[in-house]
Amino acid sequence: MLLAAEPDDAHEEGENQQLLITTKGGPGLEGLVVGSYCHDVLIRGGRVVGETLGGAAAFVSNVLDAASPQDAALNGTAPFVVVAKVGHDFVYASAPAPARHPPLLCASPTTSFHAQFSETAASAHAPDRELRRVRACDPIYPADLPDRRFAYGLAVGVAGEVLPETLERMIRLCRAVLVDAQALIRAFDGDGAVGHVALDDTPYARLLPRVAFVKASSEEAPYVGVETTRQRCCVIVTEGRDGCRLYWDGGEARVAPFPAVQVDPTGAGDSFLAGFATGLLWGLSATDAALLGNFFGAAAVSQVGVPTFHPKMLQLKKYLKRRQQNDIVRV
Ligand SMILES: Nc1ncnc2c1ncn2[C@@H]1O[C@H](COP(=O)(O)OP(=O)(O)O)[C@@H](O)[C@H]1O
Ligand SMILES: O=P([O-])([O-])O[C@@H]1[C@@H](O)[C@H](O)[C@@H](O)[C@H](O)[C@@H]1O
Repeated sequence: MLLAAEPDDAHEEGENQQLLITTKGGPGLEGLVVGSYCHDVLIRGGRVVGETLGGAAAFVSNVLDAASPQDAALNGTAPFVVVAKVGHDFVYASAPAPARHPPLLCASPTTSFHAQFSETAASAHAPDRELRRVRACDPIYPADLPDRRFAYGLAVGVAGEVLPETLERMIRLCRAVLVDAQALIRAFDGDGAVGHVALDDTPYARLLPRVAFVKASSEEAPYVGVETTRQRCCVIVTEGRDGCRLYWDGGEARVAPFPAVQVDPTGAGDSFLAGFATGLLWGLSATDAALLGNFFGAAAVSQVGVPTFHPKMLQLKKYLKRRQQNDIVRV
C-alpha cells in the first residue's frame, strides 16, 4: 500500500483515499480533533476508585501536545484544533488539555461515563471494563467545525457526538481522516450501557472509502468487520498488552507492544491513535507509526487518567526517525 507523502486536494465521493499527511513542516500540518471531553468515574468492586478527566479528545490532545512541543512553541499556537463540547458542570477546564484547547460550552451537561472494572481480564483481548454513559452533552454539528482546511483529522467521539454529517464535513476539510471506531459503532441502552452495532448498518459506512484509517479495539473489531472494511481503508486492531495489527487490502502486519504495568486501561486506545497519527506526521511508515502508537498506549495504561510524559520518553522519535528511509512511505 502506497501512502502518499504530499497532500491531494481532490476528495470526490467514493474516492479510495490514501494517507495524505505531508512529512514536511509548516502551517499545512494543522490537525483537527473532533470529540468531546467527559467526566470519567472509575469503579472497582462496587467502589469509586477515581474520578478523572476523560473523553478521547483529552487523551489525544495530551499526546499530540507532548509530541509536538517545539512546533507549538515556534508558532505560538498548538498545531491542531480541538472541537469538543462540555456543559457548565465541566470540572476540568483548568486541566492541561482543556486549558490549551478549550471546549464549546453547552446548556446540556458534560458527557459522563461510569467505568466498572473487572478484577482480572481473561486475556489481553478480553474486555476489562463495562462502560455506562450516564450523561450526554450535545452532538458536534458540522457548523461547529472551523471553516478551513486541515492536514489531518481525528474523529474521536465517545458518546455518539460525532454525527455522520460531521464526519463527512471532516472528510471535506481534512486531507486525511483517522477514525476511532468507538465514535461510529457505540449504542446505548436505556440505562446508558455501552453496546455496539455493526458498522455496515450505520450511516458512517458509506464514508469509509474516504477515510484513511479506522482504529478498533479487539472488542470492537467484529462490529467493524475487518475483512470488509480493509477493502475500503486501512484497519488497525489494538490488542491490549499484545500490541496491534494493521490490515489493508492485500496485506497485514503485527506490531509488537511495549511492556507496561497496567494501573488504569482508560485512554489506551485514544493515546494509541494519537501516537499513530503523530508517527505518520513524523513521516514514519504505518508500521513504525503503529509502534509509536503502542508506545503511547503503554504509557497511558501505566498511569491513572490522562498521563503525563517525561521528555526523555520522547527520545523514541530519534530512534524511529533514524529508521525512516525517505519521504514516500510504504507499508
Ligand atoms: N497492558 C498493556 N501493556 C502494554 N501496552 C498496552 C497495554 N494495554 C494497552 N496497551 C497499548 O494500548 C493500545 C490500546 O489498548 P487496547 O486495550 O487494545 O485499546 P482500548 O483502550 O481501546 O480498549 C494497545 O494496542 C497497546 O499498544
Ligand atoms: O480507553 P479508551 O477506549 O481509549 O477511551 C475511553 C473511552 O472509551 C471512554 O468512553 C471515555 O470515557 C474515556 O475517557 C476514554 O476516552
